[in-house]
Amino acid sequence: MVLKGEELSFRYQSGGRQILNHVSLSIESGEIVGLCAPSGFGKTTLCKILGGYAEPDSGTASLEGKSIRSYRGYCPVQMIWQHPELVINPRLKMSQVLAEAGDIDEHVITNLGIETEWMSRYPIELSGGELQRFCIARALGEGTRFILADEITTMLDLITQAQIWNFLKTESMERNIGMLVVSHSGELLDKLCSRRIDMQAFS
Ligand SMILES: Nc1ncnc2c1ncn2[C@@H]1O[C@H](COP(=O)(O)OP(=O)(O)OP(=O)(O)O)[C@@H](O)[C@H]1O
Repeated sequence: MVLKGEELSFRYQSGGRQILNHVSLSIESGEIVGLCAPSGFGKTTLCKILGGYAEPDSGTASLEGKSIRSYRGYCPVQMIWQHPELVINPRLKMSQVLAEAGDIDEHVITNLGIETEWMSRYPIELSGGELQRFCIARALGEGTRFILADEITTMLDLITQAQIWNFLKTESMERNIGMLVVSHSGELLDKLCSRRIDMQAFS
């Protein structure tokens, strides 16, 4: 499978500058690709378009030729956001947050270090790092084919970061999941990715 952005252009409606200008990229199944650029360059914006959360002004984001925004139900392209507290319903207990994503395999929960006791808590009763593990878990439903990981481990200590990336790398290999990894850490991208896209090359 190929996740493709073709000739993507985008400017936020509130005005300001052109964020993306005829940007094209593609990621194959099983590939782990780094995405880097200075702050404010449009990395999150590009992920939002590839994940179907935002519509480009022109150009297309597609999976195997099918527009990402035309998917209904579980989307095979899952985004994991930088700030987990902003994307989890505060009124749901963590067990319900996970249930929303359908069946999540038990090994995913175990390998992410999610403790059984956390399941009965509300999001406000967990740390940012603990919440992020749930966000990663719920992005790994059975139907996931691509992951867009937008600076997902910045709130975690180095040992936990290493555990999570080792797990995601193994999961990507075993399930042939393609990943776009956004990070300011060149070291992390070097370790994890087979290639890197620098958005500065698009400008
Ligand atoms: N909803 C919005 N409305 C208007 N402008 C926005 C909106 N979201 C982001 N921007 C602007 O778009 C630009 C690109 O933002 P984006 O979050 O994509 O950058 P980024 O490369 O991911 O940055 P960072 O590395 O700091 O996370 C920034 O200048 C930002 O201020």
